[in-house]
Amino acid sequence: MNNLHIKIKNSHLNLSIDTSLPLSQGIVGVFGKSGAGKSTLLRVLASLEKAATEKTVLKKHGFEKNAEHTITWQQQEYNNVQAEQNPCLLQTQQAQLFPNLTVLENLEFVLKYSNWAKQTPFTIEQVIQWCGIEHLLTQPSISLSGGEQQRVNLARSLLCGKPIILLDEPFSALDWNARTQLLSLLVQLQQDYKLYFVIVSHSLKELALCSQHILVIDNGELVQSGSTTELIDKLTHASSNSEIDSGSKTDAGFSNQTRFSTLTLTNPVALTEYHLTKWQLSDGDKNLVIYTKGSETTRSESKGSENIGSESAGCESKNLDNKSSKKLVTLDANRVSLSRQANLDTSMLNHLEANITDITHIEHLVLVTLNVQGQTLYAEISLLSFSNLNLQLGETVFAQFKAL
Ligand SMILES: Nc1ncnc2c1ncn2[C@@H]1O[C@H](COP(=O)(O)OP(=O)(O)OP(=O)(O)O)[C@@H](O)[C@H]1O
Repeated sequence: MNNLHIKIKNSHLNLSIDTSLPLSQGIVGVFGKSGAGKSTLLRVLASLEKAATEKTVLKKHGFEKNAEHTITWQQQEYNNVQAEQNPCLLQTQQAQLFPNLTVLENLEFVLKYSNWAKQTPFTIEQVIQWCGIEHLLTQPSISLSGGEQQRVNLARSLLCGKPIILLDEPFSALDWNARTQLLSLLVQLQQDYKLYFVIVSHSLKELALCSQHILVIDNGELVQSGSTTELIDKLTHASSNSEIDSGSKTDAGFSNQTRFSTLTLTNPVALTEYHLTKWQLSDGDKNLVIYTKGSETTRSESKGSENIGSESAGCESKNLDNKSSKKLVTLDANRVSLSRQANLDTSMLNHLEANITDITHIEHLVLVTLNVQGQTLYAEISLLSFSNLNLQLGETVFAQFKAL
């Protein structure tokens, strides 16, 4: 979606956004604190909110048309169209299901009455399975919990047939495990079906797991726009909030966020007896192993074949389900401890040999940036530990943390 120039001035908010949404690169995240204007932005995109015309601003950007924003989709321009014609579907925070209909009837209603529904690439059976709502189909939607409503809401949006889905805090009522599964689903759908998503979230971790690009909005203004990796790296190394958000006097919601790393894991092997899954850190040549909680795959490995710290001999590292053979995880920097020696005599399951690439003092803590097989891992340690270990740039250390 190119050429997005928005200037809204109405009774409740001055929203001024001048950007393009690089949807073809992946999912776009929108971050900002409460009241920043995120939902208003989505409503404008979906033609559900009118913006006041400000011709001078539009002209400045080469726009002569009497339009507040331009959505260009497949070479067609959508200016001031009615919501029905707009290629963007807004999935609001509240599910707004028909309370007197069952879950299945709510889904069938979309297929029957949405003008776009014939374009949906999915069957109703597929979305039911993907969203994990098989057991809810005959329930009246009024009886659903908040998390269940959000699952059904997503299923309904997928069936709607519109190519761009705007998700306003879609998983806020779900636990972290369920959230990560649905975030992976969005990534998969974006990649496989070229379905485009803009997702509003209060959690940078959530956006790290799904988006390629993040817009940060504060007080109606776009204060940051950049690749997710760059933005999170900037956040992580900032010694104060004002450093993160140079365009605004406020902190844009960053102050509530913890520092974290995002790691890509591959080749899962279920250790069903231990309720763990063993993964490899991707792209490396050392076969470093990482353990996560729960047994996620269909392949299991027998007791006694463990070899912590390296791949066990003869271990077949293929998974039957290709979709689950790669996984992004986040790891809070304050959950990682460092040691100079490999210490396997501990309950910590994860031990990674790593190289120190950066040391940043942040208030009373030290943020140590590590390179582990090309991936970045952050460890937040105390000044005392830093002093005791006498860590230096370029040194090799061992990072330890419990199963993720
Ligand atoms: N219909 C309305 N009438 C009056 N004020 C409104 C209306 N809609 C939004 N606002 C105000 O506009 C501002 C931006 O609201 P918006 O819902 O876009 O914020 P947000 O970033 O999505 O917040 P949250 O994260 O809490 O959902 C808020 O101050 C809100 O109170």
